[in-house]
Formats: sequence, C-alpha cells, structure tokens
Amino acid sequence: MTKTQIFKFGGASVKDASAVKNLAEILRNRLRKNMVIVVSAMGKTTNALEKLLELRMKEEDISSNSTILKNYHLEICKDLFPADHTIFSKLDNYFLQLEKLLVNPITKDNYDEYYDRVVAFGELISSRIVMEYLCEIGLVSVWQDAREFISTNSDFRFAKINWEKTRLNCQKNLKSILDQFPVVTQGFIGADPQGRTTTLGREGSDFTAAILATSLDAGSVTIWKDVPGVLNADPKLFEDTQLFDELDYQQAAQMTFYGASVIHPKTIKPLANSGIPLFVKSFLKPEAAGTKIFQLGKQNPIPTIVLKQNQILVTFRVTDFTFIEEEQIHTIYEQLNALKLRVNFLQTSAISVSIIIDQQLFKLEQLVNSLKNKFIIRYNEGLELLTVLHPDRKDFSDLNPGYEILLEQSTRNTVQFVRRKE
Ligand SMILES: Nc1ncnc2c1ncn2[C@@H]1O[C@H](COP(=O)(O)OP(=O)(O)O)[C@@H](O)[C@H]1O
Ligand SMILES: N[C@@H](CC(=O)OP(=O)(O)O)C(=O)O
Repeated sequence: MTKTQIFKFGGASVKDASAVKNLAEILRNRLRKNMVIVVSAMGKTTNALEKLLELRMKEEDISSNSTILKNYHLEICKDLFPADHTIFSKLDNYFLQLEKLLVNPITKDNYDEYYDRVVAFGELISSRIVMEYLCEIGLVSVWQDAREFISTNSDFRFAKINWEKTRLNCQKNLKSILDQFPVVTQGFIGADPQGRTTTLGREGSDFTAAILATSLDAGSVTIWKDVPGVLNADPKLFEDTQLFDELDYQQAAQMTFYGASVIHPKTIKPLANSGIPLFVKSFLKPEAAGTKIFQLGKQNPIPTIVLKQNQILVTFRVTDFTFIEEEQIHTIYEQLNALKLRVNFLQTSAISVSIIIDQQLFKLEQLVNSLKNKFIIRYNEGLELLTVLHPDRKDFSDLNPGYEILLEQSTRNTVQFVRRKE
C-alpha cells in the first residue's frame, strides 16, 4: 500500500477565493486516499482574531471587527459556492459560537486559555471551507477535527505534543479513514487531556504536518508556500536570492532556529528523526521542484541571511561587586524556562548578561518582575537580529545601512548583529 502523504497549505495559499481555487487545481491530479491536507487560517485571520481578544480585554466593542472578519469569509464563500450551499449556515454557526465565547470577560489570568479557544476558529473555518469546496468540484474528501488526534498538554498557546497519545490516535482512528478518503484537517490546533482546545505556537501548522507525518509513518510532507522553495534569504526583504534545490535536515533546522520563517522551527526535528523528506514548493508554480529537505549528508555553503524582527534586548547586571558566574546564568535561564521564553542570542561580560528574546505579550513584564530583586535590568524593544550563515567575507556594513548596531557576535560559521533603525 502507498504511504501517507501530507500536504500543508498556509494562510497565503487560502487568502481569497482564487487562492482556494488554485489550491483545488493543485489537488485535482494529486488528491488521493491516504492523503492529509492540513490547512491554516485564511490570510491574516489569526491576527484578526488576536485583535478581537485584545479589544475584548480592554472591554472595547468588538462588533465591527467581528463583522469585518465574518464578511471576509462570507465573500470568499460567495465566490466559491452556490447561494443555497450549507457552508453559509455553517459559517453563521461558527461566528455565533465565536461571539458567544467573546462575551465572557478576558483577563490576564484566563487570556492564554481563551486565546486558544478563540484563534482556533480561524483554522476550523478555513478547513471547513476548503473541504466543502473540494467536494463541490468533485474532489471527495472528509473533514476531521485535529483536536481528536493531536494530543497536547495544557500549556495554552505553546502546547507540547503528547507524541505517544497522538500516534495512538492517528494509528487507531485516522488511518482507517485515510484508507478510504483523503482527509482535510486543521493545522496549529490540538486538545489537552480534558479536551480543551490548545494551540502549538504561532505559525504552527507546518509543525502539525510534521506531527501527523511521523504519527502516520508518512512517505513525505509537502508545504505549499508563496516562494519557489527555501532561498538563501527572505525574498520579501533581500534582492538576488538563490533557491536551495536540496538541503540537509540540519542546515534547514539551523536556518529556522535563527528565524527563517519559511518553515516553523519545530518542523524539521520529528521529520529528521523519522527520515521523512520535506518538500517546500510554490503554490504559484506547483510543477516546479522546489526544495527537498532530507538526509543529504552535507551542508550547502552558500551565504544565507536570516532576519528576525520584533526582538527585545534584555540586559541583567549584577547589583553588587560579584562577577557573572554559573549561578546568575542559571537563575536567569530558570526564569526564562518558566516563562517559556527562548533565548535567540546570548552575550556575557564580567558584570552583565545580555539576551535577545522575541517580543511577546506580558512576557517582558513578567520576566522583569521576577528578577528585579536580583539584577539591575535594562531593556530595548523594537530590535532586529540579523544572522549570516556561512559568511564569505568579514565586512557586512552594506547589510546594515541606516541601522545602529547594539551587539555583534561571530563564529567561523555565523555572524550576528543586533540592530535598531536609526
Ligand atoms: N529563507 C527563506 N526562503 C524563502 N522564504 C522565506 C525565507 N525566509 C523567510 N521567508 C518568507 O516566508 C514566507 C512563507 O512563509 P509563511 O508566510 O509562513 O507561509 P504560510 O503562512 O503561507 O505557511 C515567504 O513569503 C517569505 O517571505
Ligand atoms: N494560523 C496560524 C497558524 C499557521 O501556521 O499559519 P500559517 O501556516 O499561515 O503560517 C498563525 O497564523 O499563526
């Protein structure tokens, strides 16, 4: 029997009606049973849902934002379906549920749990529209709720996968459906042991594709993007980029660690552990080969630029005349771990530790409050972390015109700059 294939379509590939039609065209000659189609929320829907939560928290009126979001989906459906199609009542129902959920007060204490319940609607709605449209044009597929097989813990917004349980669910429940039909499901969402909705971290749908692939012993994963594949820099930010035809798992993982947002950073590891190849292909040119990521066994040495935006530099200085030692670093890292904050860059001096972390709601405040009795803490927001992998020269000043460099660090294989627009 042929192995399961996983296709993942992100927000850009379902951002409007013609994008959904394009997705269906890609699937026309490729869709078959034993295939899972993982879908993200349409366009910028997750941001719009985050905005609803923000307004609700400030006790401001959400009705106009909610109407805009509903109309956005409605317009897409009007273009895809006949007026009497059941999708319209389903859409009404989803938005009724969403508005009902947003009646409850949202506070700092229940924010994370509400966040997951609210933002999940993006993926639930988009996957429903995609499945109904595929059926409408004769590409029969079934819709499955990812929360029935993606099992996580209760770390809302950054839920960790229960791999054993997820595998069991997939093997027991999903495989038998896949034996008969292709399945359309949601990226990004899961459920905790109490059945409460969880999410896997922003942009987590690529990770869902990898989780399903390993849990179903799939043959391959293909993520469909608005770029030809993995390039040696983000083409939206840099000119003259080069496409990688092939990449080793390790090199791709390294790029995602530094912030190459084309693939979610958690995606590569499970695939590498199971030896499942990952294809990154263009939904605009589906016949083109794209990039194949697998056990290539060698690094591609072309210089690669990775830019991470919305970064915060936090500097911890000792309060007495001691020096920075293991104990202080341990204290800081313990707190970062408790807050689930990842360090993107670290520099120590005799009396201070400087770290770069992602900008995240409430987290900086929590970090500062928890350590302010032990250190003098200073921070700078709105920074960028620029990394050059496999640098072929020493002088990168042409990369940073109009920027003030706050920190710089280099090894034989990487050069990094923490910078701020002047
Ligand atoms: N090294 C890179 N190669 C290709 N694209 C990159 C790279 N780094 C960042 N990107 C960006 O990643 C985007 C695609 O990823 P993303 O927007 O997350 O897709 P989706 O949300 O549709 O899954 C591209 O439009 C591009 O701007
Ligand atoms: N919709 C979620 C999950 C996701 O992965 O989206 P995308 O595949 O469009 O990056 C987000 O925007 O975070």
